[in-house]
Amino acid sequence: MLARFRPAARKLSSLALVRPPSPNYADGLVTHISAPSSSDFPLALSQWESYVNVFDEHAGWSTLHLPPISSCPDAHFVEDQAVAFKHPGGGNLVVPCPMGAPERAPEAKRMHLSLLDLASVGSPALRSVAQLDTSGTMDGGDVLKVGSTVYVGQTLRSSVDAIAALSDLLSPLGYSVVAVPLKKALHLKSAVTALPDGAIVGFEELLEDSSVFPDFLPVANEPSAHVVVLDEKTVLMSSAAGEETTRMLEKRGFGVVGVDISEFEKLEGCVTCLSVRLRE
Ligand SMILES: NC(=O)NCCC[C@H](N)C(=O)O
Repeated sequence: MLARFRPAARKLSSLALVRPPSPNYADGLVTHISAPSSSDFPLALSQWESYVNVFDEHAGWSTLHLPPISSCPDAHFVEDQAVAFKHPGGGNLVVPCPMGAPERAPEAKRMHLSLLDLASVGSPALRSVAQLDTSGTMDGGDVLKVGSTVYVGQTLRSSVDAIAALSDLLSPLGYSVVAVPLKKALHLKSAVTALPDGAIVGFEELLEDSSVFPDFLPVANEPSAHVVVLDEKTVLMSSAAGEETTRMLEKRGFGVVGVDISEFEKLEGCVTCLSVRLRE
């Protein structure tokens, strides 16, 4: 069994794909920070469950739990394994990623199989699965969608070739792809994400040039640059973002649901990377 539906996942709703961490999660890759000096698997599991509960308890969302991959300590960072694009005809076109870290390549294969499995079962959220025609690499954490613009971090994980292939795949659907060169962050979405109103929240220290984003809102620390949009008025954020960011977003008219994901932040993860969102 490659993918197992919770009953709610069959309803017409947005679908979050999630995968639980494995006991060896602390062996995950780190690039821009040091390896964690301590870890706590029961805590990681309970933080992951709290994160998943946010979707399960938020109107309009279902979750689909993928099986853990015990040989891949980063496998719960599913965002890097596939990206979903709303199709103008309804549902999502989902693209499995040719991932940039060789250590994580088996995750991409498993995600691809799970997506095919999901397609064969039939889900209103999944219209089709399409592969990139490239010998390059791309991690989903580099792909930021803002309306019909798709910003893609050109990073150690995502190459010019793969970004061009994504552009070829998406242009017929009306998307335009913009490459964003980035050296100081693991992924583009480590540095910037988008609010429901289209403004880009970003931690400028990690960016080469924030002027690429037309409506840029600088924030005080890295976790404050990470939002997962739950609906037009609500975002999910790490509790590490802090009160100041919560107040700033509340003033803009958004509600903030905070989750503690400290065990994943130690491994260079953030709130976006723990799910793949197929939006209604
Ligand atoms: N999208 C993301 O921000 N993913 C985080 C991946 C962290 C993982 N330890 C990695 O280096 O690939």
